[in-house]
Amino acid sequence: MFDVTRYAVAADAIVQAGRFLYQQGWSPATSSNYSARIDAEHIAITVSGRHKGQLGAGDVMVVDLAGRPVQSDCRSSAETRLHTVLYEVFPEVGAVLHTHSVKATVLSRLLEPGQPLALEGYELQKAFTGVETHESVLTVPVFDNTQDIDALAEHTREWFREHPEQPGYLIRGHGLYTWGKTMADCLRHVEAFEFLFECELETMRVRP
Ligand SMILES: CSC[C@@H](O)[C@@H](O)C(=O)COP(=O)(O)O
Ligand SMILES: [Zn+2]
Repeated sequence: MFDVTRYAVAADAIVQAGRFLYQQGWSPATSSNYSARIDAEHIAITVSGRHKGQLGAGDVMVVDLAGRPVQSDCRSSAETRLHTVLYEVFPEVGAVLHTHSVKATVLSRLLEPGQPLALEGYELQKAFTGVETHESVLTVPVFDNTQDIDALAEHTREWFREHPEQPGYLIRGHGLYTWGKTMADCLRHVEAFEFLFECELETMRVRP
């Protein structure tokens, strides 16, 4: 069982994140899903299909790390397994955000299949936890989109094992997944990615 107070804190962080991300235009039309860790075995996560700018207490539920609902008759996010695999692999992860911004969607479609996004030389790379210099290379893989979320979750699990330091990935034509120790870290990562995606797109525009 989970602690109700810890659940309430996690759910509130998700609701607040949804308001911010929707206002930024990064979670349109019921897209996106968000989660926050409650304890070693449980996370709070958005209910599937809910409007992310208008989340309330009834739009967040608890699942275990196998993605099974706990004390809820609701259906959790269709992409629940993409969240739980992160909490399984990284015990320090406290929050996961998935967004559907225009820039993430367009940029992921412009990269060649098999080509990751390599971010290098940007001071803002230091917004990511553990990055100390703009001289590092942040490699963001682009997974092909699929409706087989279990298969994609296993694919990401393999990738995390080989790249434990990277803070996010793109799904082609779909959006961004990023994570952090706290919801504040995770929101900072979304903002940093959005800034860097815009820089990459602008660079392609002026220097095709
Ligand atoms: C509104 S289409 C987007 C969905 O297919 C999905 O990618 C998504 O991000 C939201 O799914 P959800 O089941 O609400 O968590
Ligand atoms: Zn999505």
